[in-house]
Amino acid sequence: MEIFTYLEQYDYEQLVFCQDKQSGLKAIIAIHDTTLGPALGGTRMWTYASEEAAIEDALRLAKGMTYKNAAAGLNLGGGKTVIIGDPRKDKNEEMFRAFGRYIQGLNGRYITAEDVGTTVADMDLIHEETDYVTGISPAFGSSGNPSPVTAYGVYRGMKAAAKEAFGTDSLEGKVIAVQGVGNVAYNLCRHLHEEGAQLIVTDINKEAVQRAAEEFGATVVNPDEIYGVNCDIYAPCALGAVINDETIPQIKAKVIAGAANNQLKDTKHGDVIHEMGIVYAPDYVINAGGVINVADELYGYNQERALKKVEQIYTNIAKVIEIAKRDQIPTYMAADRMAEERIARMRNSRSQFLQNGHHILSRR
Ligand SMILES: NC(=O)C1=CN([C@@H]2O[C@H](COP(=O)(O)OP(=O)(O)OC[C@H]3O[C@@H](n4cnc5c(N)ncnc54)[C@H](O)[C@@H]3O)[C@@H](O)[C@H]2O)C=CC1
Ligand SMILES: CC(C)CC(=O)C(=O)O
Repeated sequence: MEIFTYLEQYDYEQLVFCQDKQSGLKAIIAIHDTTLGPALGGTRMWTYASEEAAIEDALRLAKGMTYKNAAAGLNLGGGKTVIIGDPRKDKNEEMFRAFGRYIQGLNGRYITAEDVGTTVADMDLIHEETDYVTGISPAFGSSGNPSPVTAYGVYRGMKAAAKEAFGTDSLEGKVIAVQGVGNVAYNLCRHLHEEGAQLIVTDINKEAVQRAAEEFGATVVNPDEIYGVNCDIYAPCALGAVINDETIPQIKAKVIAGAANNQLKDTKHGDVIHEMGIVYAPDYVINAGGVINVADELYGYNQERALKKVEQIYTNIAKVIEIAKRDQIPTYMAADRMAEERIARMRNSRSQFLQNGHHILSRR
C-alpha cells in the first residue's frame, strides 16, 4: 500500500504507529477527520494476518467513525486504533499504559474507548495515563461498557427498518438471523426475545450460542449457514465485509440491520442489495449507540440524556430511508450524504477565527 497516496485519496489527517518493546505493544492510531471535534473511536485488539491488514482495518474503521459521529449529531471527528495481538493471550498492564501515554501525546486530538477485543478494565488502565479515554468504569463516574447501549440502538434502528419493509415496526413473530452473539448481540437478542421475535443465531464461540439457545430459545446454525437461512431480518453482529459477492445470492431476508462495522465489502454491494429491494440500515447509523453513550462522558455522564439520544437512532434510520427514497439512491449513499452535508455545513459555519475558542474537551 502506498500510504500517503491512500491518506490523500480518502482525506486522512494522521496515522500514528506506536511501539513498545517491553510490553509488546504494536498499535496503529488512525485519525480521519477532526472538522467536527476531536476524533473519538474505539481500540480493537485482533490477530491480523499482516501489518498491512492491520493498517487497512484502522484506516477503514477510522473513516467509519467520522461518518458515524457526524450522522449521530455528535461534535466529534473520526478515529480508531488497532492493537496487533491476541486479546486472550497478549494483554498486559504495561501495554495499555504505554498505549495511554501515546494517546496523551496526541493532546486530545484522539479519544479512545472499547472495541472488539478490549474491555472496561483495559480502558481503566489507559486512564492511568490519560484523560482522553471513555468507557471507563462507572466507579469513575463514567459510562462503562458501551455494548448494551449499542444493542439498544441497533434494536431501535431495526424497528425503523422493519417499518419500511413490513409496514409495522413490531418485531413480534419476525424471524431474525443474528450473526455473532458477543457483547452487543447478546443484549440485542434479549430485546428481540422480549418483543417476541424468533431467533436464529450463529457464532464461532460454542458457549456464546449455547447461552443464546438456553436463554432465548434461539435456533443454532453453523457460521457459514447463517446467510442462507429463511428469515425476515439478517443482523450482522460479528466482523465486517459480510455483505459480498459470495453471501448476497444466499440472503433471503428483507431487512439487513446489525451492529457490525463496515458490513459492505464494497459500496457496489450496497447497490446490489438495494436493487434486490432489501432495506439496509447503514451500519454506522444503526450502531452509533455505544459512541453516543461514551461521548456523553465528555459532558459529565448522564445516562438518561444519553439513552434519549440513542433512542433517536430510530428517527435517524427513518431519515436515511426517506433521503434514499427521495433521491432514489441506496441507503448507504443516503447516509454518507447526510453525514457529509453536516461536516460541510459545520466546516463553513466555524470558519472564522476565534481567540480561545470553546472546545468540547474544555468541559472535562
Ligand atoms: N461494542 C460496541 O459497543 C460496538 C460494537 N460495534 C461492532 O459490532 C460488532 C460486534 O461487537 P462486540 O459485540 O463488541 O464484539 P464481540 O467480540 O463481543 O462479539 C463478536 C462475536 O462475533 C463472533 N464471531 C467472530 N467471527 C465470527 C464468524 N465468522 N461467524 C460468527 N461469529 C463470529 C465472536 O466469537 C464474538 O462472539 C463488531 O463489528 C464491532 O466493531 C460497533 C459499534 C459499537
Ligand atoms: C465506543 C465505541 C463503541 C465506539 C466505536 O469505536 C464504534 O462505534 O465502533
